[in-house]
This record gives sequence, C-alpha cells and structure tokens, in this order.
Amino acid sequence: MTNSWGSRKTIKAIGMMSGTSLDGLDIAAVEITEHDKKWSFKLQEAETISYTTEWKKRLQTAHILSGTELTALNAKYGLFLGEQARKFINNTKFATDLIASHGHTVFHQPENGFTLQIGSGAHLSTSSNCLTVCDFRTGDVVLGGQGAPLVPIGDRLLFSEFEYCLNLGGFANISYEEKEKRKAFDNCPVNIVLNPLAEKFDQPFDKNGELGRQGKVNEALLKKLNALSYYRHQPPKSLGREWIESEFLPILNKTELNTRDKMRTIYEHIALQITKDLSGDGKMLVTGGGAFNSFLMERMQALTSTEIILPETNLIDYKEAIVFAFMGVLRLREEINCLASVTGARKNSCSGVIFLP
Ligand SMILES: Nc1ncnc2c1ncn2[C@@H]1O[C@H](COP(=O)(O)OP(=O)(O)OP(=O)(O)O)[C@@H](O)[C@H]1O
Ligand SMILES: CC(=O)N[C@H]1[C@@H]2OC[C@@H](O2)[C@@H](O)[C@@H]1O[C@H](C)C(=O)O
Repeated sequence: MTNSWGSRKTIKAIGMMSGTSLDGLDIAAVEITEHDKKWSFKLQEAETISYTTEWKKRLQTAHILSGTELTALNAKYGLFLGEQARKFINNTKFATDLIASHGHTVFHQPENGFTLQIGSGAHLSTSSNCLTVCDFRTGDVVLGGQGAPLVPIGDRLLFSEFEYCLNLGGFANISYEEKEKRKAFDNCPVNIVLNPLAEKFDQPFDKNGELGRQGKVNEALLKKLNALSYYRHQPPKSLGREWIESEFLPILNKTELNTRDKMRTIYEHIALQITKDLSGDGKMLVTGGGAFNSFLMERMQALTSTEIILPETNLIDYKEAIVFAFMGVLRLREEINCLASVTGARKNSCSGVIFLP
C-alpha cells in the first residue's frame, strides 16, 4: 500500500476487453475488495457490445494500415470505447472509480520488443470522463517479457481454489502454481482458427462443436499440427495472429480435407495440446467462449482426469474483463500486476498507463 488507493477497502472498476475472436467488446463492472491481504470481487453488471461488421473489419485489417491510418484508427477506437463506457455507466448507474481497458491487439512481437493494443487512453478517458488505465502489456515487454498472458495475476489472487485456470478464446491459455510460483502460457489456437472454418457454413462459430463433431480425425494432419515447433518450447511462451499466418495456416491450407474433417482434427489437436501437461489431479476452471463448446469439453475430459469445471455463464464470458478491472486497481495502488514467473520478464512489474479525464 503506497498511496491513497491503497487505503480504500473496496474500489469500483470497469474492465473492458476486446479479444482476438472479435465477437465484441466485453464490459464488466466489478467491486474489488481487499481484506487481510486477500482479494475478492463482486461482478455487478456486465455487457458485451457486439461489433458491427464495419468495426469488425476495421479491427481485423488494422495490421495492414499505413502509419497515418493506424494512428487515426487508434484515436477513433479510443473514442468508441469511451462512448461505450459512458453508455454503460448511464444505463447501469455504476459509480466507477476507474476504467481499465485492454484495447485491441494489432501487433504482438515481444521478440522484437513491442506489442500494440489500440484504443487511445487519452480519447477514452476524455470521452468517458473517467480515470483510465490502459496499455498493460508494453511495460512487461520492455522488461524482456512476453507481455502475455496477463490474466494469471487474477487467477492467482482471485481464483486460487482451482489448480488450473484455462481460458478458451481466440487462443487457449492456461495458468497454474508450480513451486509457489505462477506459471502460464498460451497452449494453442482455438476460435481464431475454428471461426473462419465455421464461416464457410455461414455460421460465425461452430455452435457447441456440432460441425466438427460430424467430421473425422485425419491422423496425417493431426501429426503435422502436433509437430509444430511451438509445442516443444518451454514456457514462457505466447501466440499471436502472426504465428497463425506463418505456421498454422500453411499446414492447414495444404490439406485437401473437407471442412468438417479439418475442424474435427483441429478439435483433437486442441484437446491433446491442452491436456498433455495436466497432472490429472485437481480442478480446472474453464472460461472464455470456447467453454460453451460442449464437443471440445467432451474431448478434453476424455483425455484427462483433472476435473473440468464450467462456472456460471457471466464468469465464462467476463473473466478476462474482470481481471483487467483488477489489474487497473493494482496499477492505481502501485502494486505488482504483471508476473515475471509467467511472462519471463526480468522482474515483476506494475504495468499500465494512467490517463486523467
Ligand atoms: N456455444 C458455443 N459453442 C462453440 N463456441 C462458442 C460458443 N459460444 C461462443 N463460442 C466461441 O467463443 C468465441 C468468443 O470467445 P471469447 O469472447 O472468450 O474470445 P476472445 O475474448 O475474443 O478471445 P481471447 O481471450 O483469445 O482474446 C466465439 O467467437 C466463438 O468462437
Ligand atoms: C497479445 C494478446 O493480446 N494476447 C492475448 C491473446 O488472447 C488470448 C491469449 O492471446 C493471451 O495471451 C492474451 O490475452 C489474455 C487476456 C491475457 O493476457 O491473459
């Protein structure tokens, strides 16, 4: 506790998260409480603002824009986030102390020393009229870390009753305690590769895994995917769109399988990659939209005796937004919110940039 935020028992925070699946902007209003050095939270309100086709396209193609265009989008998206926050606050009457915004990842190249989440904090804080914390990843990358995943600080301090926390969004990422340190890494791609395949059937995603369930596992493709060098690397490690384009899709696009068989094989690949390192003991909390994919859950549970726990829907949908709200609170209190044991950075850090309205 180093400043006046540290003497507040409860802090009200709004967390905003735009994930890789591009289904929408998740907003969570959370009351975060510290009692006897133990943290707890209450999710008060939550909403997902679906992206319009136009916003989805803008964010999806942001990486090919010119410098000027990307700068303009950063500002425009910051204003958009601010307007959404304002509307949310007006509707819910949640008297928030702060907004913690992840933004939308456009580039993630920790090996080259940078990561970029757009959604200008200055625009967001001014248009929402709220104290805002954003740019949570850069500080860790500058310290030599992967800048991801960051949610494990929340897994450790808010969800410690679970041996594993798994999130199934665009990518799968898992976190767990090992020798009293939090460890975490991105396992493999999930919806970032499944959604475009489902779109071939005019569906935004493979609801409950029904399309993939109808296909057959292709052993040759499965073997090639499992042989990708990323899976042999030791953590810390993380994945991004760049890896999908350079490593995963070239293998997938070379096969002439029908789409259902491709999906079925990808499901097996995901289930194998996630379960291969589990101890077989304890409970695993599964969140993120992929948790609703009952076929994927079945395949995972068939490959491990670690018990898969699906929480209530709001936690499945909003855990990441909740944890970013928590990270914003830690940032204001000047307490550690990025774990070097997870990201491989030279040291733990208190990351995020603060904007006053
Ligand atoms: N009933 C369902 N069956 C199968 N998949 C589902 C279902 N509901 C949601 N999904 C998947 O979950 C995705 C959304 O998940 P989520 O919002 O957790 O991803 P994200 O936050 O964008 O990703 P990330 O955490 O990687 O940034 C959808 O795009 C869809 O693929
Ligand atoms: C760079 C980036 O945006 N990474 C995301 C992405 O989506 C899932 C996975 O890859 C994870 O590493 C991370 O997000 C979550 C919220 C995290 O940092 O914990």
